[in-house]
Amino acid sequence: MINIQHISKEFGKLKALNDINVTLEGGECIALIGPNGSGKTTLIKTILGMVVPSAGQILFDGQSIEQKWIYRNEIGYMPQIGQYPENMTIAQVLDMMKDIRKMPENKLDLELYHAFNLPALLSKRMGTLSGGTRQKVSACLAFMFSPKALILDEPTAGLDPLSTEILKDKIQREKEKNKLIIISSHVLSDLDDMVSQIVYLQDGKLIFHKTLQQLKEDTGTQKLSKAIAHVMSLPNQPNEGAVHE
Ligand SMILES: Nc1ncnc2c1ncn2[C@@H]1O[C@H](COP(=O)(O)OP(=O)(O)OP(=O)(O)O)[C@@H](O)[C@H]1O
Repeated sequence: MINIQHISKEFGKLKALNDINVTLEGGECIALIGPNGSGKTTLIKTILGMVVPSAGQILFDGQSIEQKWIYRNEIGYMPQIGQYPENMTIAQVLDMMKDIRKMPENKLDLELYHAFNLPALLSKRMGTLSGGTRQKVSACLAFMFSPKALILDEPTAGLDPLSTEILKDKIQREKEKNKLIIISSHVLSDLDDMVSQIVYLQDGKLIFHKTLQQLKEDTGTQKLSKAIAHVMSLPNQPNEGAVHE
C-alpha cells in the first residue's frame, strides 16, 4: 500500500531521514519506533505530503504521491497534538470536516464518536478541552471517513485507561478489515497486543523492519518493551531478518 523508496530529508546539515526504503502493507499494524529525534515524525509527515523529501519517492497504491492530494483522503491522521481553531466547538469542527470530505452521513464511521461520548460534549469550544478530550476528537476524525490507512502519532498520550482500551480495540478491528495502521509511540506497553510489525529508526536510518514475533525471537524476550530496550542498548544493526520488501 505504501512504498517508501530511498527517502532522504535534510534540514540544513542535519539528515533527519537517510535513504529509507520500506514497504508497508494493509492488514498490518506497524509500530514506528526509535529514540527521540530519530526521524519518526519526519517520516510520517513525508508520507502525508507535509514534508517534501530531499530525495526519493513514496508510492501509495502504486502511484507517486508527489504533487497529488487525492491519496490523502485514503489516510486518516491522528497528530501528536491536534491543532484546531480554538474558538470553534467540537460540533463545528466535526461539521467542517464533514463538509470538506463530503461523505454522506450514513457512510461515516461514528463508532469512536459514540464510544468516547462526544455527543455530550458537542457545544464545548476546542480551546477549553482537556488534553484527553482533544485526543478523542482527533481519534474520532482520523477514523470517521473510513480511510484505507491510519497514521497515529502517540495516539494514547493523555487518554485515560478506558479510552485507551476503546481506541486499541478499534485499531484491532480496523486492522482485521485489511487496513494499514501505522503507530508511532513511546508507550510500548500499549503496542504489545496490537502491533504485527516493527519499523525501527535511529539517527534517520532504518535499522530494521521485522515482525513482532521475529523481534521477540531475535532478542529472546516476550515483551516488546524488553525487546526494544535490548535493541537500544546495541550498536546500530543492519536490516537483518527483515520483512521481505
Ligand atoms: N522543521 C524542521 N526544521 C529543522 N529540523 C527539524 C525539523 N523537523 C524535525 N527536525 C529535526 O529532525 C530530527 C528528527 O525529528 P523528528 O521530529 O522526526 O523525530 P522523532 O523521531 O519524531 O522524535 P520524538 O520521538 O522526539 O517525537 C530532529 O533532530 C529534529 O530536531
